[in-house]
Amino acid sequence: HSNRVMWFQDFFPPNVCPINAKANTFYGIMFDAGSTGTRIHIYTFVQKSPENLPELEGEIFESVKPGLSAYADQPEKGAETVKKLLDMAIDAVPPHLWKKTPVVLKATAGLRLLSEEKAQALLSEVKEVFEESPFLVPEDSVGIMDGSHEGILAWITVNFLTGQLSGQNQQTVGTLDLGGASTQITFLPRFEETLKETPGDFLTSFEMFNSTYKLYTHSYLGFGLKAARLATLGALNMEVVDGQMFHSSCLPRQLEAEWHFGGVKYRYGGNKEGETGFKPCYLEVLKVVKGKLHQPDEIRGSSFYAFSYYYDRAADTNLIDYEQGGVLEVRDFERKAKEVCDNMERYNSASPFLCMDLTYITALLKEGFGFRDNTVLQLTKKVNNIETSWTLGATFYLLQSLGMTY
Ligand SMILES: O=c1[nH]cnc2c1ncn2[C@@H]1O[C@H](COP(=O)(O)OP(=O)(O)O)[C@@H](O)[C@H]1O
Ligand SMILES: [Ca+2]
Repeated sequence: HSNRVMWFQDFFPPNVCPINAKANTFYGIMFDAGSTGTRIHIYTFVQKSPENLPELEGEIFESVKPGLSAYADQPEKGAETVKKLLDMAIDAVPPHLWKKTPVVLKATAGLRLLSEEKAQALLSEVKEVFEESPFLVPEDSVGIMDGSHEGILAWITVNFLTGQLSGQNQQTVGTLDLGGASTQITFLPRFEETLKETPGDFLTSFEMFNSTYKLYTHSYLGFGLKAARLATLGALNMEVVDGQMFHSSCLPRQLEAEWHFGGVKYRYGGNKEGETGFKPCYLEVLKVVKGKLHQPDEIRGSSFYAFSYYYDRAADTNLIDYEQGGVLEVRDFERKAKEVCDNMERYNSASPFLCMDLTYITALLKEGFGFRDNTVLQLTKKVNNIETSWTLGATFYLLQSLGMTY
């Protein structure tokens, strides 16, 4: 926060100090360079009194599609999309605070899947955009985030926003994030058994707000929703021959279309003669997840917060309200998958992948992580008007590392 000495502050208790409210407002800018889009989060904090932690006051959020990885061969153009978003911060942050406002961009699975060379080219163009801006550019301000950090930081965000990281009686909640290219599961194990049964690289200890937490977390690269579509089609990590067609029983029978992902063009379509519908689709999708993920026993009965594509697909099919979110059980995804897959003609106005997506989500939850049919999922996009994203957790760490508290 501001270190300016105010000669008059000794005359007033901090909370009635006349210009305090304004003087102790500060900002943090965090970019999420995801595989399907780039997002800017501009957080506002207010330090109401010197002895208390600053409070999160609000967030400005904007996003663009596609993500940086779509510009793998035009890095300047990719950086241009970042610059457009950064211009919003110029308007949002008062000029006298620009120099004290840190700006950081962390990329996730989209860039992890690119070649080192192409990823670095994109990142260094972005770094240039930052250097040319009036904001504070810390060391390591542009980079690819570690998958385990993605899960931990999202967990911190959700548990902070729901009030679980302050006060007594902490009842933390686990988090499920389903991105385009990767997916994360994170929770605080309650049983010694879980710690014993878990591979060491799935456990991370860290300190936050004066407590130590040992979390279970893992990021599965290639298990995001869009990567899973390719895997189901049998097209993931394949040398795609031009004009080659991929078929699936999860797609409308008559469908023939093209799809661009990660800079590659794919042709795909339904099973014109063979089977379509939930049953054959589930078997197809099962091959993608079965036996590929670690299944901690402990999670079977506990409830989880789920966001990103879990939220989007639940909202697309009216399982939850698009603005409010809602509470579901795992079996609700399965019920909806059956409904959509066995009536694909009726759903053909929506995405042709709706059946495949819902079936994948069902299989990922049940056969991948090992959740029960009645495991409760709390679908949330925002808590107190703040996006549930790893970016808030990352901003806490950033401010802490810069000595701006937290
Ligand atoms: O801050 C956010 N607000 C709302 N949705 C978000 C936010 N961040 C990510 N998402 C969601 O994340 C999903 C896309 O994942 P992303 O592009 O981040 O892939 P990745 O995590 O595999 O890199 C979409 O469902 C999108 O709605
Ligand atoms: Ca993401």
